[in-house]
Amino acid sequence: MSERHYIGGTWVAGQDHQPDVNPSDTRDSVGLFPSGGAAEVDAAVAAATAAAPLWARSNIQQRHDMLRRIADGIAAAATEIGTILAREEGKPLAEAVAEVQRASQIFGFFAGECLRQTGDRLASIRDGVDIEVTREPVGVVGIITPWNFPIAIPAWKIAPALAYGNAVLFKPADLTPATALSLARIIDQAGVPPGIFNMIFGKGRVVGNAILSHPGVDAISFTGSVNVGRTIAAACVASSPMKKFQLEMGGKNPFVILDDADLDLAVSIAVNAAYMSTGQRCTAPERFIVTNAIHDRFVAQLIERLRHLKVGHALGSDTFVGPVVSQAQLDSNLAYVQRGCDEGATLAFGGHRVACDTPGFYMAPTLFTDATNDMAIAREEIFGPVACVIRAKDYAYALALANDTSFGLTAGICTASLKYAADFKRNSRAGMVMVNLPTAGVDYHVPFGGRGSSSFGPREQGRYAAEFYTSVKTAYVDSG
Ligand SMILES: NC(=O)C1=CN([C@@H]2O[C@H](COP(=O)(O)OP(=O)(O)OC[C@H]3O[C@@H](n4cnc5c(N)ncnc54)[C@H](OP(=O)(O)O)[C@@H]3O)[C@@H](O)[C@H]2O)C=CC1
Ligand SMILES: O=C(O)CCC(=O)C(=O)O
Repeated sequence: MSERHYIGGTWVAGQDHQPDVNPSDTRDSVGLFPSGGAAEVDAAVAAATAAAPLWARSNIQQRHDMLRRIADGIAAAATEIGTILAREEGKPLAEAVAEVQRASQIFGFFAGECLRQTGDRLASIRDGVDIEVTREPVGVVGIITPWNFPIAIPAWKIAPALAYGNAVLFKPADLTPATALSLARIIDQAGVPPGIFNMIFGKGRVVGNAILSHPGVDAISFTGSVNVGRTIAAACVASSPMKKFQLEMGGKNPFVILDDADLDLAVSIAVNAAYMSTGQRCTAPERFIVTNAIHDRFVAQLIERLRHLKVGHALGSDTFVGPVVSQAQLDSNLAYVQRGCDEGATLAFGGHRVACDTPGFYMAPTLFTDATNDMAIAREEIFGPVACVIRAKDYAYALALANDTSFGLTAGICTASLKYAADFKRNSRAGMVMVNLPTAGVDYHVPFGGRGSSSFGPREQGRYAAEFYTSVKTAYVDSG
């Protein structure tokens, strides 16, 4: 059966259906999904525009209850949706179910936000004048998301958008429509008024472009690649009226390991952060920056761990590294492996496709050593199970290497030294800093975002999300 778009509270048939291929087993299709275009975007914007004013003024208790129902609906279906997510994205089942539970917690948090109202009443510098500073919804928000967290990222954009009173036009990643559909069904069943939430399947360059060029869309929240992020920024600035925008993009995150680090902890963090989710996380550390005295022991122990990581089907009970999401991403990963070799780094482990019981996009966890920070494998985001080790003579040099990147999402350090940990926290040029913890895997109630080419615009998640999903109004009133 072919699936449908969700527009104005109705499931709308589409055209040009494409199979949703399981990367663990390319013979399996998770469903047939339509490819939308400008006509669907026009219809969704019209529905959203008509519904938005009422939703903006809706009762905050009812809004809270609606988000709470969505949170509960997601939690109740966690295993079912997690299985769909694992099938279409390739994330091992336990991780996939945990991501669904995280999406539920995010909706729960933003249900609470509906009730935590803020605002200021201030004196004026003029006699007889009162000032009020309040927040209003932005209006119709376009939400464009990637495939690597197909429910958590949509959740941390859709939940605050709804909580702060906006209408949503959601374009999920083309590679992961089935998880998005599961979420949309729950939002529909929770009783969100028609037009307040709309979802259109299809290609970014078609549906995404139609959203970007529509004058009825007031703001865009995007997560994905830097290149598409730049396109979105340019389109938002060029449109009339200009659109507010928020971009979450890549990372080339450093994980610094100092001589005094607990070696077992450092290796566990490296394995967890760089190779879970097949390394397909913007927060994954693709650079291990290791000081001299611990370098060889770290590399040896890490390789020993990599030898035992099970690569396999996302639904396999012992799988640690699932498949890469697509043939294109696998080709890109393998091209980076070749580039690393050509640049003179040592391929210390992996670097090749792996054959499993089912035909899928499997790749061995991969480690380069003898890398330098000017190599492409140390500068460009690979977005796969590929990391490199860079040697550093001391802490100061390690910090300089960590900061020598065009990105700045997250940065980690493993050390027993309070002095170095404190210095790293202070001087790391990243939006998020982790001490003796993985660079990946963040909380949902605190701000998420980075610097440089990693992020643009207000932070996501936690109460900071209000900055993007609301517009501040300053009202001056003659109080007589
Ligand atoms: N920081 C992060 O969290 C993430 C970073 N990435 C980075 O991006 C790379 C590629 O991943 P990918 O998912 O293809 O990322 P993209 O940036 O290509 O896609 C992200 C989203 O944007 C859409 N899109 C693509 N082109 C346009 C356009 N011209 N206008 C509007 N929307 C568009 C995509 O649609 P469609 O799916 O149809 O292409 C998708 O929904 C990765 O290798 C990684 O480097 C990826 C995912 C997450
Ligand atoms: O590491 C996390 O918890 C979030 C990662 C993320 O948002 C991403 O990879 O897109």
